[in-house]
Amino acid sequence: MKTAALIVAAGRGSRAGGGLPKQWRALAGRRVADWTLRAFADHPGIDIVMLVIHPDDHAFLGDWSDHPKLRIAHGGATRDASVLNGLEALEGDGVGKVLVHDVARLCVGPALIEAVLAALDTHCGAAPGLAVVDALWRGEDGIVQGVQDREGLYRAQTPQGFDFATLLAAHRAHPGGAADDVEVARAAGVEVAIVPGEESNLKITRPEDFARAERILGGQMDIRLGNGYDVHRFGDGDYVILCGVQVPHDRGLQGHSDADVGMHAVTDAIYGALAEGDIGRHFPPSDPQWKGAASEIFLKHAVDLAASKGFKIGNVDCTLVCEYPKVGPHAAAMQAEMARIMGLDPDRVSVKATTSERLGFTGRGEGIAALATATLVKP
Ligand SMILES: Nc1ccn([C@@H]2O[C@H](COP(=O)(O)OP(=O)(O)OP(=O)(O)O)[C@@H](O)[C@H]2O)c(=O)n1
Ligand SMILES: C[C@](O)(CO)[C@H](O)COP(=O)(O)O
Repeated sequence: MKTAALIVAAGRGSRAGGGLPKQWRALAGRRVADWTLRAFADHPGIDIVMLVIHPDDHAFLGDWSDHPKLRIAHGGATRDASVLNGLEALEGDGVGKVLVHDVARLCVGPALIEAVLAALDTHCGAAPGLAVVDALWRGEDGIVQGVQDREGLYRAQTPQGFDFATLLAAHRAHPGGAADDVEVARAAGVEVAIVPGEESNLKITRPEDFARAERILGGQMDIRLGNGYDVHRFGDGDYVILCGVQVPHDRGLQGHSDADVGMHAVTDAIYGALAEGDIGRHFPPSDPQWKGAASEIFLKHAVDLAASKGFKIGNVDCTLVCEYPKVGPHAAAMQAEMARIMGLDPDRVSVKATTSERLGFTGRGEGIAALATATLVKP
């Protein structure tokens, strides 16, 4: 049986203000809905993401329309009507478990998704809650009227997980007006387990919540940028090695290693992003063991060093500067080879070239220069 995430996103976000419904507003570099959808679409335990939107909001979908896991349903006038529409759109799809989640809880992470899914192995319903720690008052007109015992009280969060058929039947039987799916399920007699919630799993409700979420998401990520530059002069030979690919040429490149100027620039960009110096620091040219070495060794070392510090390579971009040899016919092979060495998808690796309009040492054909940029991300 499949596991579906049902993301309710048909609300208008009236309390959040700002004109645009809150789910389509940008926050920490992406729209609120993009953060939430990614959390579920990227999770290996989720097979289908059912996004329930307002009928007026199709234009906001963008690239998500083509995502293989994504399905779309229209919402209703209330949250529970939107959930029911999403559940009915999933009927007949072989869904065993469903996680219902507010699009406005964009800081949800994989650990919470996994905790709810794990609880569903032994329960028909499971949802995250945070025990109330503050004292509770009852108030009227700004005056405290009494206190409320906080013992046994929880703040409800999503994703709220259920056996699919059970939740669908519960929603069909419910008169409406429920705050959440736990209320709907309990009205149908379903026992719901409480999974520890997360303070960071806030729901954007009021304008000030955008800044709170931005702090949480911005603070979670360490993004680094590095650059690299290298030059090798031409000498005798009948080929050059550029970005791991042997390219026929009437000259060779001179160097202590295989003189792969492009790979050296990318390697230095990664070291630079880590503030770890350059190739010379890790592989001194004075050390004879690196004489004629394949530059793949250096690049792999930089990638492994990044991984050991918790970084993934976001992307690399390398520009080769030469009149000859012509790089264009080999660029795709270079891209593929660099991607293989770094363990990246090729669309995260760019290799391109330019001439220097016959100016300077590259223009006179005395050597090849390379520039590179790399981004590193620690999630
Ligand atoms: N008719 C509705 C109402 C709400 N929701 C969704 O239910 C979640 C929780 O609702 P809330 O935070 O109250 O969102 P809004 O209804 O958009 O906000 P407001 O009440 O301030 O207008 C949100 O993800 C919202 O998009 C929905 O899908 N359909
Ligand atoms: C489901 C919910 O997120 C649980 O806290 C919440 O009840 C939905 O939002 P609303 O602000 O109560 O409409």
